[in-house]
Parts: sequence; structure tokens; C-alpha cells
Amino acid sequence: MLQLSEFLPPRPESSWKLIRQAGVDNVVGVLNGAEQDQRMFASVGSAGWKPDDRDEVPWSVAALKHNMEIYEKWGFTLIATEDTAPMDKIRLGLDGRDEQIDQFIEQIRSLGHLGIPTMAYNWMAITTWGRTDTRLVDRGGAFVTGYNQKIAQAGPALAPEGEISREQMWDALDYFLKAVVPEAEKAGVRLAMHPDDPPQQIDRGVPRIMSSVASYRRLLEMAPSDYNGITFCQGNFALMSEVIDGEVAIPELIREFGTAKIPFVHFRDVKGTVEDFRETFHDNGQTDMAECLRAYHDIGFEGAMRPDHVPTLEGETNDRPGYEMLGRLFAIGYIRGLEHAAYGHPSAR
Ligand SMILES: O=C(O)[C@@H](O)[C@@H](O)[C@H](O)[C@H](O)CO
Repeated sequence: MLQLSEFLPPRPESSWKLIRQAGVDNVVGVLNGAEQDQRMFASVGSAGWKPDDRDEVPWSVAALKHNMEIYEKWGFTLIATEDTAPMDKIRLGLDGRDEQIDQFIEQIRSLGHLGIPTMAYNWMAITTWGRTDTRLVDRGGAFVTGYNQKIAQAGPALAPEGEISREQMWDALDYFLKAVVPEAEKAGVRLAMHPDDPPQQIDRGVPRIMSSVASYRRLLEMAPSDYNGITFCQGNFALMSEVIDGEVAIPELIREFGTAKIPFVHFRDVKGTVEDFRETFHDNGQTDMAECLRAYHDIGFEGAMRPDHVPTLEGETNDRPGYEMLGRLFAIGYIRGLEHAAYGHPSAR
């Protein structure tokens, strides 16, 4: 059984009932007011979520326990977090990174203490996922997000050209892994690196190093441990040059990395290349999603999987591009259907 999950901030809304009704029992959470909670929609120019004013360190045991209780009231189990304390000094190897690493370790320990097995993070310094459009018209008038590299890169620089080097970011990653992977092992919490979105080499002066299949192989070699793993975000892997050039397909990558390196999956798809792409409904992109589920079944994957970005459907405001509600329901049903086809109906397993 997959641990089918949804991505929810610890701030309930009545629409959470729909997710329960669609058959999802698990939550991947953000941390109230932490890095992704703040960057999540700001980076695509939208207002999105607002943190609650709470007197708690968001990555502490107390705050996470509070979040768990909120989710539990609605019938959900928190099985992963996809948010961290601020990490840019760590990512860039700047002064002050040791304090940020201490906060990261505090979160690992908090999760371990509470029995939450997975912690996703990313190596995107300064911003998070980026799009140039959040209102491209798709099937039946639904809106999807899209990216055009020329338009994006004509925007204001995030850092002066040449100031940050790729090697600086790789060295910083090495320093970080040496500090945190042993802690993750001790706490029993699997780290899961999310790819750069879009997986391009540089974003307005800031190198993006987690943007190819080769970079993931390098990450895994840097700290060989089942606790140094991947958020296998299919939509981003689908845009990496090795996949676009036909050297390797997504199902083959699933088989290559295996359950030992994939604790967590983001299920979504795209059409296009990293220079110019749009997101799609889950049944309508350029990846063979049915074959992906067969690959997950073959490797014995029973971890967390959540739909990632979904189209905005009729009647929705599009205040939260990629994360409105109706598209999630479609995605959840689609994943469940493919899961039953690949893994067998529960009664037959
Ligand atoms: O592929 C992506 O960009 C996503 O997974 C992000 O939207 C992610 O959910 C947020 O940055 C929060 O981690």
C-alpha cells in the first residue's frame, strides 16, 4: 500500500473533509511560518497561505506536536514534513550556517521523537519553485502553471552574476550532509532532497545544482546512507536533460534509485522542456504514469506519495496556483486507480 498523502499547512479548512472523503489518511505538512510556508506562493506571485501567529519555534517538538494534534482531529496522520527552518546560509556556505544546521538538526530530532519518518528539503537558495504564468488555459478551461526561461531570466537578478559558484554550493552540500546524515540515522528520519524547480542550471545569478539525474547520483554517492534520500518529484525529473534526451525514462529511474533512496514521491507531470513547459492534469502529460506505478510496485515502494501541483478548476480563485482543491481530488482518484491496477486491489493483495 502506498501512503497516499496530501500537502496541507497546519491550519484547517473545511475543504480538508473532501480530502478525507477521497480516501487520503496521511498528511505531508509545512511548518507554521517556516521557510517553505513563507516562500510557497510568494515565488509564483500569489498570496496563498498566511501563517498563524503562534508563540512556538516551528521546528520544535512542541510545535510539531501541536500540528500533529490538529491533523489528527481531522483524521489525518502526519507522516512527513516538507519545510525547514531557513537554510540559505547552509545552501550557500555562508557565515552563520552552523546555527542553521543546528536548527535543521533540531527538526530531525523533533521528527524522530514524534515518530514522523520523513523530512523533505531542497537546495534552492533565495527562492523556491518559479513560474512565469499561473493562468495558462488547459483542458476545458482549467488553469495550469507554466514556465518560459527567456521571460524568467529577463527578470531582476537574485544575485550578481558570478558571485555564487556551483562548486561553492556543492561544497556547502557536502559540509551539510556530513553534519546531518548521522543525526538522521540516529533519529530514524529519512532526508529527502527535492529537485530544483525548474531543474535549470542557474536562476537569475543563483546556481541550481539539484537539476539533473547526474547531480542526484552525485548526492547519493556523497553520503551513502538510506537516510540520505530523494523526494522523487516526477514533474521535475521529467524535465531533466537525461530524461528529455531519452537517455533514461522516469520508470527506469524509479528502479535505479529503489526504495532505499526514495522515501517520498511527488506525483505530477508536465509538457515541454525546461526552456518552456506547462504543467498538466495527471493523466495528460508526457510521462507514462501507469508504468511509473508499475515500477513503484516492482521496487516494493510503500512510502509517502502525494499529488503535487494540480490544475485550478471551474469556480476556484487560483489564489494558490497548483494547490487548489478540486484538481487534488481528481489527482487522488487517478493515483488510487493506478495503484490498484499496479499493486492489485487491497482484497486481492
Ligand atoms: O515541485 C515543486 O515545485 C513543489 O513540490 C513545490 O511546490 C513544493 O511543494 C513547495 O516548494 C513546498 O515544499
